[in-house]
Amino acid sequence: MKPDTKPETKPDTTNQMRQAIALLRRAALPDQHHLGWAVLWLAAAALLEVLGPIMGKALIDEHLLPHHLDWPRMAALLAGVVLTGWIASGLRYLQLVRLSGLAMRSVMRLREMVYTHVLLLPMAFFDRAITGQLVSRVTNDTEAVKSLYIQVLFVMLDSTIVLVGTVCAMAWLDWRLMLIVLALLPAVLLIVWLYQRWSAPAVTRARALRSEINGQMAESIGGMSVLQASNAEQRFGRRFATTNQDHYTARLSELRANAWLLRPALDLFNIILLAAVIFMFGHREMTATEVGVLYAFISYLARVIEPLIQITMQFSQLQQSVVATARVATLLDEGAAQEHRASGDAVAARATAANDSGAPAIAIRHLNFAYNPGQTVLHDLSLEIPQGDFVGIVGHTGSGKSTLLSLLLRFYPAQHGSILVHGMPLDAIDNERFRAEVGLVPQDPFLLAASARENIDMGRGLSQEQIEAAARAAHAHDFITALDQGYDTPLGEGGSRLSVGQKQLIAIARALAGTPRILLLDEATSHIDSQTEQIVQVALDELRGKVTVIAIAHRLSTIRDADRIIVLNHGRIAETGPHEQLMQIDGGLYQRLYLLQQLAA
Ligand SMILES: Nc1ncnc2c1ncn2[C@@H]1O[C@H](COP(=O)(O)OP(=O)(O)OP(=O)(O)O)[C@@H](O)[C@H]1O
Repeated sequence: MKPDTKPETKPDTTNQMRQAIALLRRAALPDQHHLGWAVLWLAAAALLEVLGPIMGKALIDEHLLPHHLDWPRMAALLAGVVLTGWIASGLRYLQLVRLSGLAMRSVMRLREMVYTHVLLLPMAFFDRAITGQLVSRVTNDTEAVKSLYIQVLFVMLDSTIVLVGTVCAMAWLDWRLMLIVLALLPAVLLIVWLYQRWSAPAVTRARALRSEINGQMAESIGGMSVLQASNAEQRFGRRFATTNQDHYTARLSELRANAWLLRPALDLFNIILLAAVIFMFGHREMTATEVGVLYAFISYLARVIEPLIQITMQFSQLQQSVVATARVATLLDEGAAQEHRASGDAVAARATAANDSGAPAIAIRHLNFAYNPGQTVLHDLSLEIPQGDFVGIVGHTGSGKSTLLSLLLRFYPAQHGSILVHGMPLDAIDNERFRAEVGLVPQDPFLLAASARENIDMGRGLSQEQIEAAARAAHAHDFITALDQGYDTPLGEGGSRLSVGQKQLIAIARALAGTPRILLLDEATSHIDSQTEQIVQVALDELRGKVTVIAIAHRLSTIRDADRIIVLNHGRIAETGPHEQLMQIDGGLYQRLYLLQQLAA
């Protein structure tokens, strides 16, 4: 999905409509039977509505004009005129309730679909996506789908049924008059077409700008400290005001199209129709029986005009909803990350066999990678990491350390070359097994606004013993138990109740709780003080020989004791070996980095 930074993008309305309808059908599938019943009852309501004027005509023509006062029949006809309208309204209301329920359930399904889909999207997608806009997709756009259901399924359906029923009744009463009414209908289509042409770009633009507003809001809140510290409030305020103003202008032109074209044109059309019918009657020799027909026709005119007004008035909302639904559909079409669904058991068996045969934990062969074509970040990388080793990766900023880690984590597919984990090609391992084998401690520990327990568990359903064991291994147990509710203490948004070091220890506990055989640390000690770093160091030392640890580190003291240190330089391995060996290379990259850090300390 392209980030919506260009609200001006010209919409492909037909395609959007197709996408929207397909999505509506998909989300409403389990409620199909409700749809069938609603159509049936709406047809019954339309039939009743059409019957009313026919009974009125009978009352006038057969009783009132000829003074044929058959009271019981007259009372029955009068009751029919009143009751048919009343029952039709009741039936319609019940169908509205039924379809609203269907709409809400469909929106619920759709939200779940979108959310679970987003969770599976490849990392490359998030490089381009804007958080606020994605959130808007899951909340606002799916909500807009609800109005699409109500409009399409209720107003449109109901109005169409009433329209068809009324036209049939008119034809039965006087087909020539009906033809005159029908002949004027293309004028309505013209009005709707003009309206659409005028308002569609404004509708699309308004929607995109609303998404942009959400995006700016989320971005500003997320980076509030930086924003305030750089005195950027006014600049951001102005940027927001411009977007907001654009949104207002877009909404205004949409409203103008409605107020200046749609409504006046339809009202005029109503008057023309009435005039045409009265004119036709005026030119005829009015017989007694035709008074009833005139009454019925005038009653039916309202029933032709009203559904048409309803249908056309819904177009603005309909367009918005179609655009929103199409955007949700586009997001759902976005390719999910490559599914790795090889049979878990088979892979486990092979992995265990490889393990027994002493295959390296990680073997990388001739790996090349570029985020963007032509800008290679990793060049022909080859290395082997034996099981249980502790390997440090160092290098200057932008040398490709995090990229290498991302490839090991399968966030991006390797473009050339191969990566083997315990002897298995990376993409042949099923997801569940892979995530269990490989743990990650990221640079910025991401904590949920939940308890310490939930943050370590991360929905894996681990037992208290497993959670505690992981916390102990990460040296986090002591400070967690010192919290007022121990493992059940809510940690606040982003773990705001903890220090950065403590958050890092929770992140390590979380990674260890999965008992991974490979642990990846992405500058996990960069934000913590020396004391906490020592605790992490001890925790890592305890894993030695049991877990293969690959740690990216800017602070070289963290990886000084590593079995091997890999020095990256512009995406290539420049040096490799243990600390002492690398320090022997006079003028070597590692030696210079180390000495610089010693000086700085
Ligand atoms: N998502 C991305 N899209 C495009 N280019 C990227 C992306 N992530 C990183 N790069 C580029 O790839 C190169 C290597 O970046 P990487 O983050 O791997 O470096 P690093 O060694 O981890 O740096 P640091 O120590 O600063 O974290 C850089 O030139 C960076 O601009």
